[in-house]
Amino acid sequence: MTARLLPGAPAAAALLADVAARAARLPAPPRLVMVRLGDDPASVSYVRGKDRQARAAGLESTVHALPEATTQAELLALIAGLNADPAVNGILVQLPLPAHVSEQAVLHAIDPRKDVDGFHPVNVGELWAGRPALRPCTPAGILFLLDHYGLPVVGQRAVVVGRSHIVGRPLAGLLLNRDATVTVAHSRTPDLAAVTREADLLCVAVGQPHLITPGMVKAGATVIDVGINRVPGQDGGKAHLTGDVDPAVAEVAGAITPVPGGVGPMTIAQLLANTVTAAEMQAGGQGTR
Ligand SMILES: Nc1nc(=O)c2c([nH]1)NC[C@@H]1CN(c3ccc(C(=O)N[C@@H](CCC(=O)O)C(=O)O)cc3)C=[N+]21
Repeated sequence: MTARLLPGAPAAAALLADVAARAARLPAPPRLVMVRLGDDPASVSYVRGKDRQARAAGLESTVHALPEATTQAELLALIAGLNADPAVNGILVQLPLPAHVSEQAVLHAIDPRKDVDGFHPVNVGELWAGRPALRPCTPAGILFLLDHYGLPVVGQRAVVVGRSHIVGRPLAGLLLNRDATVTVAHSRTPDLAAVTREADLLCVAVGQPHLITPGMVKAGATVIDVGINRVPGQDGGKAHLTGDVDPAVAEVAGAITPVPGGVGPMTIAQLLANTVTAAEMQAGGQGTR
């Protein structure tokens, strides 16, 4: 048997339709401001994609493309201005930042109510307390995708491989808030295969091409592949993207997300959803669970 494929595009389209409808109910279109430093090609391309999709969903979007040499003080001054500007609903500083800028200092400086990445410690705390707030985009997008395809979460044995602040940790928190039984595995987990084979819902976010092989997956499990690995083409061929999950896992799993075209599109759609949520909160609403 081969697994049901879970493409991100239809789920992202459903989320974006909701984003557009909610945006239209607000007194003014929500405004997202993105900041990036330097010219890392992946960052340039991601920010361009987010900007384009924001406009397509009826949001307003501004990009501050600053030189690599921008100082931390200059960046913090820009953020302070955006925090104080009532016309700005969401702020995203594209990561990674150059080595001379402290990621922690920058993420702590963003007003938690405008923190559409959900990375501010206030929002991290609210997530683990199970209270409504802004949630990190990739984990929240994964939950939306599971719901979109009618895949159960409550009571499932969920294993998250990876403990990053951007994906693994917050995804574990969201799954726990939804009443899954959650295990977080990582690079120091002995006998990883024994742990992953327990999973009804296996989520992998480590950045290692094809780490998860068919023997590590329970028959019929749902597999969420968050890995985006750029692998060079063979014999001068084109580079391509591949996930953390060996494609042969599709012979064992019940359902699996593709890479590219799985979790990635959900991340962007969720960023725009968070921007609308931020605007709603600033107009007196509650945030999301
Ligand atoms: N402050 C901040 N917030 C982020 O959310 C953030 C960030 N910094 N820095 C970098 C990572 C990475 N990220 C992705 C978003 C969409 C795709 C995506 O749409 N990927 C496509 C493929 C895109 C391609 O071809 O490269 C896909 O999976 O189908 C990928 C990666 C957001 N990030």
